[in-house]
Amino acid sequence: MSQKQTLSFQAEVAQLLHLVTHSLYSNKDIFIRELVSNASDACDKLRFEALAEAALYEDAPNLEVRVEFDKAARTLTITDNGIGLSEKEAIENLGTIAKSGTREFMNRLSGDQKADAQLIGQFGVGFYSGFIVADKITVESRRAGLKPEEGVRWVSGGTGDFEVEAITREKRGTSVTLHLREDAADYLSNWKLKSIIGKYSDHISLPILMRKEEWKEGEEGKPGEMVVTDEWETVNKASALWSRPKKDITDEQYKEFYKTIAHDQQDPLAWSHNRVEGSTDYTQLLYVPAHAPFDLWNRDKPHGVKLYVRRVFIMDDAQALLPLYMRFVKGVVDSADLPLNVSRELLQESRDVKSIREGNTRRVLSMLEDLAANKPEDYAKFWAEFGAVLKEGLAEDFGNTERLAKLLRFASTTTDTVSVSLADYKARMKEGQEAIYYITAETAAGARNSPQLEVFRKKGIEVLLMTDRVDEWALNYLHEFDGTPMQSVARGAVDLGKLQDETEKKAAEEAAEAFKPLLAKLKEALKDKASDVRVTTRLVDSPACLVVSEGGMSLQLNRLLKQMGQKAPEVKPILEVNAEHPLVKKLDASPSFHDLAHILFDQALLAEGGLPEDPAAYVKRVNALLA
Ligand SMILES: Nc1ncnc2c1ncn2[C@@H]1O[C@H](COP(=O)(O)OP(=O)(O)OP(=O)(O)O)[C@@H](O)[C@H]1O
Repeated sequence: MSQKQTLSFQAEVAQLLHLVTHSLYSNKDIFIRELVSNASDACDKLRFEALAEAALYEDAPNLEVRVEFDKAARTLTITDNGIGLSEKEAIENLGTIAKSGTREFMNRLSGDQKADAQLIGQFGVGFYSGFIVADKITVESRRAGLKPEEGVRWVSGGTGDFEVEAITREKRGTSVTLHLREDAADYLSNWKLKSIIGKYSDHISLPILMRKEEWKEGEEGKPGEMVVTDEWETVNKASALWSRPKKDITDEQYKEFYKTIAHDQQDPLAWSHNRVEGSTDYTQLLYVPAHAPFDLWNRDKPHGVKLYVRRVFIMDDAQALLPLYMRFVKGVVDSADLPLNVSRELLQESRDVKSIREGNTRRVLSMLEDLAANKPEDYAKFWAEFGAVLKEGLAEDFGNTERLAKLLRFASTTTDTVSVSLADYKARMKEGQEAIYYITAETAAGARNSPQLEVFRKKGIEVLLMTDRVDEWALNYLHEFDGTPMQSVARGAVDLGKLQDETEKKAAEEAAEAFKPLLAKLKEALKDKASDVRVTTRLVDSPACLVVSEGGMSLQLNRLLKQMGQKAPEVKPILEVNAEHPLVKKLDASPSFHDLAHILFDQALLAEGGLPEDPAAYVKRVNALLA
């Protein structure tokens, strides 16, 4: 037998434990949901491994969870006969957090208990939630397939370290014993536990057993009381929620199920539960959460939609079951047709899976359409949390471009909120307006105050303001909406088409002609910076602005790529000058022509969100003029 060892928790676990014990009091009951859900996962894993190796069942093929307590010892024990843990697994799984992005998540914690408690809800505390009510936890386990002497006992007080030692354990599976704090003694009640399990774990497909209680009359005049017997009874419905008919499931039950699978404390915004029959038969239960998880931006390992085959849990692989841009969706898919031994590779190729994935995608889109049409406030919440992710769909899912385009929401020059749909915009278009105009910038203020908007403002034309990082990239894939082209105002020459009257057009042409010699001089002076210099009508108050050619890469995207350390081509923008501006008018005759030309260019770059290539030279030039 190996010696007892004392080991330290990984730093992140210690931090998490501190937080759990200090800020999750208000929602104590959740530890039952977390521990029962772990027990149920362990049984799911055993069932899955046993598909290939039936001997793992040993002599106990009926998977179950038992909950019991000992009033005198003040302990509560949750036992499962699932896959169990080896000593190594106990050390690894109960001493570290394997989730990717954990460190970044921990860095976001502020020390403010209330705010952190909210955040921790998004992270999911799992096993460690036991420490909300316990000042010591003992885990005894034996992994299925190992010998009885290869059991393990893990004990911790939930502070810096834990102990592990080898034990002999006849029964396969895991017992988690909580040594309850004094103020958590109210959990030592059959009635209380049953009602919590009913609320949190009714939908778990395994039976959860507790000891039966019976009324015993008091003897010799003493009052009667409930006493615990040796008999066990099943206290949950023990049928998988998604396999029940919709009409038998209450909203409350749907919400609780969501909280268990998503490890979220908040209710979801929407859900959809369907039995799909067609080329392949399956049940889908999909949820749209109300807030983004901490790892939403991690595109490597999306999870959240669990795949079952005829109630047997197979894997948590959202990627096969939904496109990446729907990685915020949580839920369950239960297929009637896939083979039980389906592998990850097979999943990627299976026609059934492809058809499930398409069905899920359509279902999520309809859920969102429904939310947008019938619960605009909830849709606004959804959009604020996940809008930027959904936009990735424009670049990834060409089959659904039209439906996605209708779901987009933007800020615009006429509203402060991110609430304008492309259909709203179209309905407000001016007579003679032929395009949906938009501008991309790094910040809302940068977009709103861009010189490029001046002529649009003057003419009262709405422009959509796009400030999500993904906009530049995603919008490349959206060329039109409902027959109207999308047009970036920072790209190509402005052609307001019918919105410009004849006199304006004529004045512009004349100015271009009259400015020809000046333009040539500017072009020469700025030949290293600008690919062209031309007169524009898009400016009203500003002397100059930068644009890129139609089809060229925008300056903002170019900067973004460079920030991300990616290769980006050198783009030379076009400098457009405002012939009506006093600065431009006196430029030609100025003795400081060269410096002014560079200032004009660098200021246009600043206004657009960029930085002069040589900031010191810029400052020097401006100072020379100010002096
Ligand atoms: N009853 C159990 N039987 C077997 N293994 C368990 C059991 N409880 C926990 N574990 C192991 O410990 C790991 C950590 O559990 P924990 O609840 O902290 O996180 P998780 O379940 O992986 O993540 P999350 O709770 O966010 O889904 C699990 O992944 C599992 O490997």
